[in-house]
Amino acid sequence: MIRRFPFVSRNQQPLSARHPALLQRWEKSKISCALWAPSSSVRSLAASTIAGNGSDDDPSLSDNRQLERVDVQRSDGEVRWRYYKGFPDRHQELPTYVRQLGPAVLANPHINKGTAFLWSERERFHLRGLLPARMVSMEDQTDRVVEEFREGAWDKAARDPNDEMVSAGLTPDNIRKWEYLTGIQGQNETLYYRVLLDNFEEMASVVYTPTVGWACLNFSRMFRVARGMYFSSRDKGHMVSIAYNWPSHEVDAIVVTDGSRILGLGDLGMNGMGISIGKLDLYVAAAGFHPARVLPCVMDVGTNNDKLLEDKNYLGLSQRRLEGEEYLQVMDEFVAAVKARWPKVIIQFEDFRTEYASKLLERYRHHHLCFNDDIQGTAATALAGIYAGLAAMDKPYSDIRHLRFVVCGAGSAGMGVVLWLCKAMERHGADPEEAARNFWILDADGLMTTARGDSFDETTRRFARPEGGDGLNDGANVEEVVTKIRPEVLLGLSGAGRIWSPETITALAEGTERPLIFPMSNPSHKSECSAEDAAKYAEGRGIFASGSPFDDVTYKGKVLPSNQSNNLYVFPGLALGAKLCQATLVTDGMIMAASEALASCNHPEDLVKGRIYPGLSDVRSISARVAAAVMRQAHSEGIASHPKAVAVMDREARDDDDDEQADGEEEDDKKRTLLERYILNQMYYPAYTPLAYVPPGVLE
Ligand SMILES: NC(=O)C1=CN([C@@H]2O[C@H](COP(=O)(O)OP(=O)(O)OC[C@H]3O[C@@H](n4cnc5c(N)ncnc54)[C@H](O)[C@@H]3O)[C@@H](O)[C@H]2O)C=CC1
Ligand SMILES: CC(=O)C(=O)O
Ligand SMILES: [Mg+2]
Repeated sequence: MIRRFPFVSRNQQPLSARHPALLQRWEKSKISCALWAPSSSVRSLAASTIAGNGSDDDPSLSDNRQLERVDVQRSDGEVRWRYYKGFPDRHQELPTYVRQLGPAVLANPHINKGTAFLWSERERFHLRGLLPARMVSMEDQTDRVVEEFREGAWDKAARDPNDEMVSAGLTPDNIRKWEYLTGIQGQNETLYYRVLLDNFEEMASVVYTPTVGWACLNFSRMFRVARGMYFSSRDKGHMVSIAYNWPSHEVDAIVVTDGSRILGLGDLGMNGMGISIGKLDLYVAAAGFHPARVLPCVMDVGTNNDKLLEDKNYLGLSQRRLEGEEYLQVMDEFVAAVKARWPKVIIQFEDFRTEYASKLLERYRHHHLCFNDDIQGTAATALAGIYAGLAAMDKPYSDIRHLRFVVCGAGSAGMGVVLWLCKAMERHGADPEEAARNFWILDADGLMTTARGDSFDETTRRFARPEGGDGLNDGANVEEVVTKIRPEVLLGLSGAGRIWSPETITALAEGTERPLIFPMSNPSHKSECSAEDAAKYAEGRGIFASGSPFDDVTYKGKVLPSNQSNNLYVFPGLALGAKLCQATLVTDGMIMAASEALASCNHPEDLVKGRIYPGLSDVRSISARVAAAVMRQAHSEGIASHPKAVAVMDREARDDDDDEQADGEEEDDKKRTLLERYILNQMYYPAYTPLAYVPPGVLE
């Protein structure tokens, strides 16, 4: 039973003192009122009144507010009472004139309290889900502001030898740029997205990896304007109604993370919200989703990161992660809630730790429109890079079945890529056993062999190498494996940083003319090797593709391209294609189509130079190509249902798209298929629209 004492306010008088009758009524009715214990005199009066009325019961709280116990002294004994930590000294009653609800309250500077909104206020003003779960006091808020005022985040990072990203090379200037762009995004989304679209190649590394990694690490500290929705395990049983707190009736895409494995940075809990925001920025800029129709989400089920649990600025739930059935139930409720409100929404699962990533994907992919970016998006991207690498060597895609791969990392991303490459080999005629024999997979304990017995899960078992085979035992390190096997491809999805020594890269290059070197871990300092090292130790012969961007390298006077093998090439187009044709599911066929479409985006003259992923300056064309392939595949599988999109695809299939190309069209446009032009036309373009009638001619 919650006991909240009806003290009031403005003249610092307890209501009970002036209106004993009211107090009695309250006692009888058990009406809940806001507790206020603003000053010691009032607190002691409260205490005596409570005690006097025989109410010195320990007011146990059935809700989950973070309270701090306060001992209130009375002359004849001690009475315990509780009040909110940091509750303001001068109580301001909830302004009854407030008629706004939800985001309007957060956007109203007169009444906004941000993370200091009490649970009851969040409930009453429809704010649940719009703020991180942790309630902080105004004192904590002011401390954070003053800290930030005295020492800006990027300034501090620059000086902090313990800031892992800055010490690994992320420049404070990038952080400044991130803060600046985020500020614009909070004020004017049209401007923000125009700037991002027009300068995508330059700015992707700021709003996305690597800088977004830093933004996630510091998300709570930098928290200013709430974006997206914050579901937490505390919301169990209420998620559908909380979904209705979001102002938009139309949401096309959701990116959700539980923050358990953000890039290669580990468990960042609620701070993982930064990655959902960053990914959806790319949905808008790269694929033309409307910014008002995308929804970044975090599912806060706690964190196992001790540093965060001890951090007073951390805004997520200060508890260890939910596990097992309890966790799955919360995720089920989240999916059901967002699907109930937005039945056609596509859900992208992002940065879930391996333990749950595939489990969740299997749980939902057969019934809901969803995909896992780290498993499926990464796999499609890596395969496209391998195909393009073969093309760069003037070899057919079918040669993939003759390539040998050493892969560091057996998590959801690593195994997702391996399974996908196997699938591609099977498409080109290899049988599953033969395909699996092309892989040597290492995890944190080194080469995985049959010596590990039953410790493998279903997926990895078939890839365990025979113990002692090729002269390699279980646990062999990457250098030994590469030296013995001499593979054509070295892939890294370990998140372990620079684990490929010069000797490893040299051994790789000794075995093959053009080694494919793919250190795909993020952010930059988690990459298994740098572009410079790859160039130097492979003597400029390798084709390099990393997860986060590296500058091109000049080696002996020759410019070697540094490709970026990142799922950003796939997820925007994949989601766009699925949305535009209103597919019911995301199938393997659609993902394979995305891979092949991406590989086809390269120009032959770039391939020759070793540029195996297309430049990002015209990222929308890439997304349109990927989306078109995804739509055609969905249509061929009979799961595309949008009438207009289906009509365009049917028309395209009848091969009568010539008449669509008007004279004087851009040269680029002529090269596009009818469906690609249709897709580009559907994209949101960030430009100001008149908000009031302007008579013709007046504007000038
Ligand atoms: N480029 C891209 O588009 C993408 C990159 N990634 C990156 O892949 C990395 C891994 O992601 P997950 O699989 O989800 O993580 P995870 O933590 O589940 O898996 C990491 C795997 O690497 C292994 N590992 C750790 N240290 C190792 C070492 N020294 N040598 C060999 N293996 C080692 C672990 O045993 C585990 O199997 C992250 O850094 C992430 O940023 C993930 C998705 C997309
Ligand atoms: C790129 C990405 O999704 C990751 O590193 O997790
Ligand atoms: Mg990811």
